[in-house]
Amino acid sequence: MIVQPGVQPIPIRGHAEPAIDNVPGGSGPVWVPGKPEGFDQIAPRLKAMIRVARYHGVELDPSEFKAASPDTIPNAADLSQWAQNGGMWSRAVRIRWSHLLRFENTGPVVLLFSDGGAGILTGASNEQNVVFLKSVDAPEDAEAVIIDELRLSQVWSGEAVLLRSARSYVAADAPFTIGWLVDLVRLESRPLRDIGIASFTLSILTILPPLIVMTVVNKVLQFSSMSTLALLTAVIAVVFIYETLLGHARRLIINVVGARLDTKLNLHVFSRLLRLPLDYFERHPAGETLYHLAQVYRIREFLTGKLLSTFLDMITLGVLIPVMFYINATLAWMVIACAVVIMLIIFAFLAPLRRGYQRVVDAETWKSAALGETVVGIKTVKALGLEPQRKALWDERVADAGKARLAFGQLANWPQTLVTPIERVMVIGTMLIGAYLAMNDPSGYMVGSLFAFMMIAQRVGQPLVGLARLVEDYEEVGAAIGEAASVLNRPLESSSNSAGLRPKLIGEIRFSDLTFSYIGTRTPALDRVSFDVPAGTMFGIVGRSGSGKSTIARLLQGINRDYSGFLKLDGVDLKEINLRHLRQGLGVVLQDNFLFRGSIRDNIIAGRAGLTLSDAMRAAHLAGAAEFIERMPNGYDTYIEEGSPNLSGGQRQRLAIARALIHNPTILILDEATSALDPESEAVVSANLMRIASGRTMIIVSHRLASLTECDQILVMDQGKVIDVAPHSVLLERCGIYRQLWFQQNRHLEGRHGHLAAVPPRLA
Ligand SMILES: Nc1ncnc2c1ncn2[C@@H]1O[C@H](COP(=O)(O)OP(=O)(O)OP(=O)(O)O)[C@@H](O)[C@H]1O
Repeated sequence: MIVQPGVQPIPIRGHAEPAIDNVPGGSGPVWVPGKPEGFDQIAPRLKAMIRVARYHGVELDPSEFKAASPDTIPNAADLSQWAQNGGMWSRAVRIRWSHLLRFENTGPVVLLFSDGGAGILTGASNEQNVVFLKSVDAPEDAEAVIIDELRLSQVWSGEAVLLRSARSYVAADAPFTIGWLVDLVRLESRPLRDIGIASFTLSILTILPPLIVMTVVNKVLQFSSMSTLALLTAVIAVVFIYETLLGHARRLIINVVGARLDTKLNLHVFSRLLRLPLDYFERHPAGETLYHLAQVYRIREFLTGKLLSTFLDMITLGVLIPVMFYINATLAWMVIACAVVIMLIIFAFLAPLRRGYQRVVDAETWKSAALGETVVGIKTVKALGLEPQRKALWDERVADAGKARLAFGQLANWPQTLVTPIERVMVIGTMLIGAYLAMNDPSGYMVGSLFAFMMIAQRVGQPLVGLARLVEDYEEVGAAIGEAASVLNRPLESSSNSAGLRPKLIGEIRFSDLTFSYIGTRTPALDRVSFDVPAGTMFGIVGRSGSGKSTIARLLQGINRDYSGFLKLDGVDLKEINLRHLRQGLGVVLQDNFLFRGSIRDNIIAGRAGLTLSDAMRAAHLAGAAEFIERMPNGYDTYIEEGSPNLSGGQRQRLAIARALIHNPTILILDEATSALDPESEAVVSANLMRIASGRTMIIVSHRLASLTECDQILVMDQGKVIDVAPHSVLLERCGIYRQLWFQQNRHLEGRHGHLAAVPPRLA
């Protein structure tokens, strides 16, 4: 932002007064996240945050603002937390004027005014003792106002929120690779540096005991010097204390770094998982996904375990190898030669081990998929008595995995077998040769050196072998990264917070000449489909099984966006609309809805910000769920288990409708929502449909025509094509398929003489 002194003053207050009512968690009217809202309706403090975040290239979503405190005005801590949740670095601070003057070129800062408003500090001039401030409502290209200390103190209490794109923020969209992981580790540079310093110091300290032993043998024993012995004892005691403390500190820091990496990986993995398109989950069994993701934790273990300790060992090697050469170069060369042979053996086995490990991974993935499928489909397994078949499948998968592991283990045993004698030669062999050299050493100092060398060689041998093994481990971890990446590096739904338009949704839908095929299918699921749904109407979709009804609902939700033709919402191309914004404006009830573990109230609110029990009650009432919830012993606090076994199908469905309604969606899609209900439950839901429909566009997909007769328009689909669009009575007259379906479903209504009873069952 360019600041130009000498500009016309403009008001610096955000229009706090009228907008505060809209603050989430505020005392004003309930703030409805899903409700289309324009920038104008957002509280000024949120606006200021959004504008500053935008400056840093991040789009903060106002519906994600959560007021942890009961304040009516968003406070600094909540605002800062909001920005952090949005992936930014942010701090809520209380600062003085003198500090403000330091923000000369640091990028904009949000200043919180005492009246609940906010301003954007765009710069400062130390020389002139002024700051430059912009109103939150000022146009993007407006110039800032020059403000002095006195004027600012009239509105500003000293609170500010600092924001910048997080340095410690690893790109959420970057592919999951070893490079990404290295970046993640590099962010911990400070603790890693501390670990490095501690390790270096420890390595230096480890030189001392061998040197002391050398001195004891060469000097103390040969010349019986008591004073030297006493001195050496004191030095050794001090060294041991240091070593113990440093070792403790090093382990502490490693632990902290490990926990931090773990947390970051967990957060990253889950957020990417949530952004995978539905397609992915439809095509991959849950067990497979879970198994692949579990590999992430092996990667973390490798990073903070083997990799880190090898890195630290390298420091030790860097210190100890020169000392080894200083004590005895011949023996040192022997140690190095052994280490090289060990490395060569390990390298020779790398390629076959990699292939073997891949077979293990494949077999384990299949095994996991079988397990997951059985757990998810356990009701069907039990109902159809499929236990023996599932068991047979499991046996087969376990046997495959066992065989693959066995083959891998046997192969991996070979390098181990070949390396072991060389490791021994490295330690014992050098000792024997050292002893031979000592016997032939006329100076007599060789004995002490040999002792010292042996002590050092033991410390050097392990890391050298470990270094070679690291390559072997890396192979395994490389495979693990590949597995995790096979899930995490799929193309994500383009729902990144920043992408797409956020138009105010009214509910007018237009399909024009839209053709769509699912991946891997030849015939299009929708074939040149065109129809209009005016805002605020009730629109039914019928058709035979597989005719494309649910596909229309999916496209409306933005689940699939690779169609040709146009799908417009209120005149805006759906592909251009920010996915999250779109889904906040939609309510969807499916045939089978998943209720999460938690109370009924939690299930209806579903974690949406700013909603309370009274909102949940209102939604439940509208969905016809209130009466059964109130009859339950704990009412809205009744606990629902995962999958809601303690509710009937009808009750579950009504809860799902309440959940879809609570955020007051502009468009409500009921995709076969009442199809599986018993007539009584269906009647309850149907009786409420008119009330539910008021003020919003309703799309009701159903193969039961009786539940659609009240619709303003009914779309008849067949084999992906639009057959007709008209109200029920017109369709009955002119649409053959519709009439045929109607007759099939309402045979029981036919009169004694074969005439169809004229009046269809009414909804409300
Ligand atoms: N995820 C998918 N992957 C591939 N093909 C699909 C997928 N979902 C649906 N299809 C195919 O697309 C066509 C339309 O399916 P859609 O589910 O929209 O029909 P429908 O009218 O809702 O059927 P039903 O009443 O049985 O639910 C069908 O031929 C179906 O096999």
